[in-house]
Amino acid sequence: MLLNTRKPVMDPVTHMKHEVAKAAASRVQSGMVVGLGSGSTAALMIQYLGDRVRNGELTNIQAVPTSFQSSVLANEYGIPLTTLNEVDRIDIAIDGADEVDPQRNLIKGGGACHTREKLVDARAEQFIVVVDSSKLVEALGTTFLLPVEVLPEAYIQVGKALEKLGGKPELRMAVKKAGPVVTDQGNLVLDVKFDRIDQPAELEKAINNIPGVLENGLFVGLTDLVLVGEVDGDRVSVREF
Ligand SMILES: O=C(CO)[C@H](O)[C@H](O)COP(=O)(O)O
Repeated sequence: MLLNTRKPVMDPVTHMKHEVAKAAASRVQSGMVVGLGSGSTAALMIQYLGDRVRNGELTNIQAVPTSFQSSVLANEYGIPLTTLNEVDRIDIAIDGADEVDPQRNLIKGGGACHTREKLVDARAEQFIVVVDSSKLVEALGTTFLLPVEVLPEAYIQVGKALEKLGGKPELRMAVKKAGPVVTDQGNLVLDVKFDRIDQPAELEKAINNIPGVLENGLFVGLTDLVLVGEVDGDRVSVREF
């Protein structure tokens, strides 16, 4: 019998995620307080950060997780954790995104973690976004629904208020569990279709003004740097913008 000794080939999107995750993790320095994002790209970044902690290259870092997922991964990879209330600063936060516009505004919350992500990312001295090139859009809302975290008892009335703002909300349903997605904070998520969001700063405020809304996934004016993975033939590179 012949053995298949070929290495599995990584698909291009996964390859791009690895490269941006590695590039972002390399920007963390010893002594820093680091915000750990959520999602598949942030998960890879946490893994690369853990490698640097384990091999002694990074010492004395502390990490603030943005979700149950990122705290579990940090524990698994030996990254010391702290909390928002215990730190006097966050030096750097590294997080993924679902859409990035040319002004580096974002839609986040594909993993329903945007409430804590915004707390951490907004507080960081430097906020770095890690994405593959499929996330770049000309205008927000054109490829992804806008996630809005809501109190369970308010989801119907918040939905009606979102319709008045021109959105079409749908309750996010769980996979492998009956019923809706429940966030780390015990709330629900409405995914809202806006065909195109031309004024994200105004919409971000208007949505957060609706009683019963915890936070929405528009991240406006927070990003300092985007690391984008790009494919050219069989090469993957990382571009900064
Ligand atoms: O906002 C997020 C979670 O709430 C994620 O950062 C976003 O959904 C991107 O995830 P991925 O890197 O898996 O594409």
